[in-house]
Amino acid sequence: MAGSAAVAAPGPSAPRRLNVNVGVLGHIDSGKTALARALSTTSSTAAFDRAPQSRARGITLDLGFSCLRTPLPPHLGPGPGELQLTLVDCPGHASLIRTIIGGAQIIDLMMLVIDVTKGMQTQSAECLVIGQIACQKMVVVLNKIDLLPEGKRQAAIEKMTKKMQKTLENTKFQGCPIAAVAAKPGGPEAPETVNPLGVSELIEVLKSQAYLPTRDPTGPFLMAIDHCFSIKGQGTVMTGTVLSGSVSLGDNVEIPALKVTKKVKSMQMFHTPVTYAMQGDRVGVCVTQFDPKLLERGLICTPESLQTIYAAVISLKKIQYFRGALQTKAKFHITVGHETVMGRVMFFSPAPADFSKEPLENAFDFEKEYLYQEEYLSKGSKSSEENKENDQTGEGQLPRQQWALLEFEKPVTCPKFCLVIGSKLDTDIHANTCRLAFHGVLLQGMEDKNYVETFLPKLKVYKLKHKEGQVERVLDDYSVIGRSLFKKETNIQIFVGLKVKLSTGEDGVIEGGFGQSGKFKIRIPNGLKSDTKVFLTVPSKKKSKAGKGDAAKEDESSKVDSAQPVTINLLFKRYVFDTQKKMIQS
Ligand SMILES: Nc1nc2c(ncn2[C@@H]2O[C@H](COP(=O)(O)OP(=O)(O)OP(=O)(O)O)[C@@H](O)[C@H]2O)c(=O)[nH]1
Ligand SMILES: [Mg+2]
Repeated sequence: MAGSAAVAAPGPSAPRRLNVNVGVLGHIDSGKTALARALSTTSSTAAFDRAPQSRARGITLDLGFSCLRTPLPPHLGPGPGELQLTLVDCPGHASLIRTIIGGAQIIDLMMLVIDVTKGMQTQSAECLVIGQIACQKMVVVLNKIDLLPEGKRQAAIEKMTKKMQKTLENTKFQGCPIAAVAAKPGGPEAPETVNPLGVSELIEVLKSQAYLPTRDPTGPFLMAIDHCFSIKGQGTVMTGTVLSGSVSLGDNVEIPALKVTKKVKSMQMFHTPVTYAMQGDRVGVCVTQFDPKLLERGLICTPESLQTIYAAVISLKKIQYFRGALQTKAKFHITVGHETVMGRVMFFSPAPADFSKEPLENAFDFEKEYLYQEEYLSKGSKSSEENKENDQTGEGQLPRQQWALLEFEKPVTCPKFCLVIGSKLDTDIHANTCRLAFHGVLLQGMEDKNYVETFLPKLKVYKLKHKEGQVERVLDDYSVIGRSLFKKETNIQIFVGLKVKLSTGEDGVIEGGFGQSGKFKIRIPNGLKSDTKVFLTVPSKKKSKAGKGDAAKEDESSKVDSAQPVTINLLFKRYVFDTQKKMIQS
């Protein structure tokens, strides 16, 4: 998360200046760009819908940056000062969700723009999900109130406000402010002179919601660049938000996407030269001999502080609005920090003994063992139902933390512990469904291309295997012959020495094959119980009695025989990444 409220390094008497990044998110055509335009008094270096394709299609294709300045509200500190709200206008089109996720990661306060005549729409819901993952605070803006008939306007706004409050009830934005505006009354054809409605009230709401997030200058420097241009005689300026750490004049910064490193020649905040900037600051960084055309958006950082990874272990949570199951081996679009790639997932949970352990934040314990899951465990997932059966408490308790191994189709460059979002972007965008499937934190990246050999064997994820067979007959007091545990072609030799348990309670050890048809001999070190022996010899008695024509007895004993054969249970663990596929019993 970015913390981008920024106090420009002031001189002793300089007024305090604070920057807060405000995201403008919502469904396509809800009026985000119109709203950003109405809100901003000063346009920043990046304009609205700059791309020619964007203007031609009337939709926003990229993040737009603009800003407005107002006096510093009292809750942000004493004395005269200035609050700069940097508006980050996100696109609304479903296909641009990657850009929206990137935008959301640099904002402090989110505006969710809703077309008041339509209410929540598919991408409004997706934006709400992204906001819950990446943003601290939100303001809902009901736009286009000019389209409501004047006599019924107030009632309609109140109705929609109630509806939105209900929608937000179970989110972290419960009770957030809801404002009603018309950013562009009359729509596209209306003359520019028509004044927007409710915008000055909205500015007051934004001011009241602005806050100073925690700012931490430690750790590597990372900055999200949103604009890059050259100034004659000076060099190339990259503007953006410092996401972590700090930067000083003369520092080397790396542009990882281009694999080049440049020295910081000068810096500016609020049009004022500075020598230092830290997490949360909005700053322009000037370097020399760098063609601005090479970088439009992207990251710059302390040299070699980012990792380029082929796979990762993340801790994750399912997004509750995602309808499908999260299955191991499925492919997702995976946004790692500011990049999106295709990747395959494998889910795993704590081993049963650790199920209710306290979640570990920002760390992964390679000493621990983990249980492989075919599917992320959630209420109603197939494996959680199975889990319920095995669970002594019978409650089908869900673990407090779950993880996934991600294997990317191509390597991604990202900071440590960055945000990860998995989505199914190939879903039909007209299907009214949430495409965002899970979110989490990157705990361990694998930078080695050969991670399958070098790294994965360290990951102790195991499958519990259960095989079941039947006792065919008793050999003597200390051994029985079993069947149906192995296929005929199985090499029983590799199972020799493994422990089994009979359904009658005895422990046994597999001693070896018996005959040619997959049968095998089990030694019972403590001997068979007398009950078991009786039980296992009933069928032969049955035969002799049947021979005497005792029909009633035959019936009874064959019932016993077919209802409860003595079963043999073989349980062992196998580590998913053990190349030798060893079977392990405790
Ligand atoms: N009547 C009316 N029309 C509006 C208002 N605000 C925006 N519009 C119109 O709605 C259409 C969409 O506005 P934009 O601001 O481009 O919407 P957007 O949310 O930025 O769209 P994308 O960025 O493509 O998702 C345009 O034709 C606007 O003129 C409003 O308050 N009233
Ligand atoms: Mg727009």
